Amino acid sequence: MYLKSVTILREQFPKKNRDYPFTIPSLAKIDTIEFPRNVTFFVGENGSGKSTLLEAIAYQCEFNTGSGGRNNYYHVDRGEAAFGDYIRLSWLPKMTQGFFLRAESFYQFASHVDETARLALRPYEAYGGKSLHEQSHGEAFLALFTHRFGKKGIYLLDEPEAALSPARQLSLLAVMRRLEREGGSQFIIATHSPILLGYPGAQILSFDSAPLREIAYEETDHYQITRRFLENRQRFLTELFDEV
Ligand SMILES: Nc1ncnc2c1ncn2[C@@H]1O[C@H](COP(=O)(O)OP(=O)(O)OP(=O)(O)O)[C@@H](O)[C@H]1O
Repeated sequence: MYLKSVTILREQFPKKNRDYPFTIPSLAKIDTIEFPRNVTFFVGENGSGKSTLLEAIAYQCEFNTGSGGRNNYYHVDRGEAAFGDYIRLSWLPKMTQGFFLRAESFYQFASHVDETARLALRPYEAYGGKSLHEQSHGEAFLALFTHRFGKKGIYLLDEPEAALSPARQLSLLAVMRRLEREGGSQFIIATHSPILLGYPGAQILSFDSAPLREIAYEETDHYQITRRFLENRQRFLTELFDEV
């Protein structure tokens, strides 16, 4: 574990701070967010602020906020980190290796890898031996997790399940376990996946509270709704459609 905490630099907020990102309820009234475990999940409704904080952490890590690590220089339009200048990271020890994965701009990252491949000796070694564009979305994600992610690093993943089948989500859990055990890698993952959230011993931070707070796996909507759905799909759907 490397990143111990994030401090929100409220005194740096602009005087007129009635707009995004200063108005996000989960982040508005908290000073410090601690990361006591190797694996942390950000959960919460759409628009609750998970990506905003994750991007800001990636920005402070000097990772490419489109997707990538420290040495991936390319530009994506939606690569900004609006909250990036308003947080401070506390490390023990400082970690510069790692990767920020943003599912929605992964295509541009794959193109960037192809661009730099022309100059490299074994260009796709870190991506399973072939261009990410020549792999399916899910295959490309898993190739990245398996080959590019090293034993020591901090991995910031924004909805990695976007491209992964349930079986591949289990594969990601296995990769995380291996990296955590072998070298103590740290993961901070924004997710809606009840499978990923089941990682044993993880810290789960709910962005549905103001300020955000730690909750148990069984408290998450992801667990409760999925469980109710699977236990009695017919009744669940009848009740849902009755409300329409
Ligand atoms: N560039 C932006 N300009 C203005 N508002 C924004 C911007 N990006 C996000 N927001 C708003 O800030 C809030 C938090 O967005 P954010 O993307 O952090 O949510 P999220 O929890 O990651 O959501 P999701 O689960 O849908 O990915 C939302 O209300 C969103 O509309």
